[in-house]
Amino acid sequence: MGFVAQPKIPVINMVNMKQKSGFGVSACSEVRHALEEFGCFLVVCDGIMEEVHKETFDALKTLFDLPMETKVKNTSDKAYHGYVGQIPFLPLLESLGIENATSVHGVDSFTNLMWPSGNHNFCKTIHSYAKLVSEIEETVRKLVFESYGVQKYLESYNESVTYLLRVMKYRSPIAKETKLGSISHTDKSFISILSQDQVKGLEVKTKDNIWIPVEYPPFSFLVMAGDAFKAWSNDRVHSPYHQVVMEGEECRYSIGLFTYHKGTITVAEELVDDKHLRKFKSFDHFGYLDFYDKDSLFEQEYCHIKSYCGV
Ligand SMILES: O=C(O)CCC(=O)C(=O)O
Ligand SMILES: [Fe+2]
Repeated sequence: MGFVAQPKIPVINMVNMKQKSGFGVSACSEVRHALEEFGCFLVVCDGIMEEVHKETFDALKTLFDLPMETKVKNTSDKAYHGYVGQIPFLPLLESLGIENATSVHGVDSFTNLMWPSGNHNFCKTIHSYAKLVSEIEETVRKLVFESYGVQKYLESYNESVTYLLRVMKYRSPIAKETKLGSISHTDKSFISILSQDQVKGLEVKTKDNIWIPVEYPPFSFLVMAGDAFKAWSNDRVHSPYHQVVMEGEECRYSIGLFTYHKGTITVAEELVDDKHLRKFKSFDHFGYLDFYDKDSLFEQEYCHIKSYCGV
């Protein structure tokens, strides 16, 4: 009888990514391979993140402690950009969205809505976090675009990118309640960068349909490809299903920095050829988010991006 090794999410060091070459293996191909095979990887950062990470999760706790009538003021004209909570089939989840989180103005407007008399510390902490994490996003995206030989699209990417910071709290289940903190889904973003405090719960599904728990090394982030990245790459990059399952008695806090693009995303021409026929038409990114919102959310593990803009 043999043992089948449990697949593991690749771990990549940020220092190697910045230098573009690890020990023998080029960081470009390491990152690209992880995104094509797993749709995600863990990135380990240096000590600078330690303090920011701790302060950010402390700040989140004060945010979720605000009264419900304050939190529901977090609204948006875009789906999944505002307060989400009290969903009957997902009773454990509560979440808020901070739009344009890499700009001081974006975080300021959110802070003033939650604390009309101001909360400088919250604003400063969340903005620093968003800026630091957006640097990871920038590095990853550069490496992947370079690996595909399509650096020329980086500029138009930068012009249309927007950053949404979503913060999540999952309480522990009581009695016979569901343990599911978040249903199995793929992200609708281009790139998502997730992190958590010490309580686990996130699981990612491999291409072979095996659920693997995400074991974050200290001060690491999970970089994940969303459906928009999958479509742009003409189905090379994988956007994995993932879910949150709550065990134990502690609340779980997590944060995601999600990139969305204003306007149309077009499949990179260079990634379409005789061997890789075009699989997706050009599509409006926020249009896709609306489509998903109106499409059947309850139909699990159904490829929304294919039904929105598949060829
Ligand atoms: O809480 C997490 O770790 C994951 C959240 C998530 O998947 C999402 O917000 O899309
Ligand atoms: Fe997600």
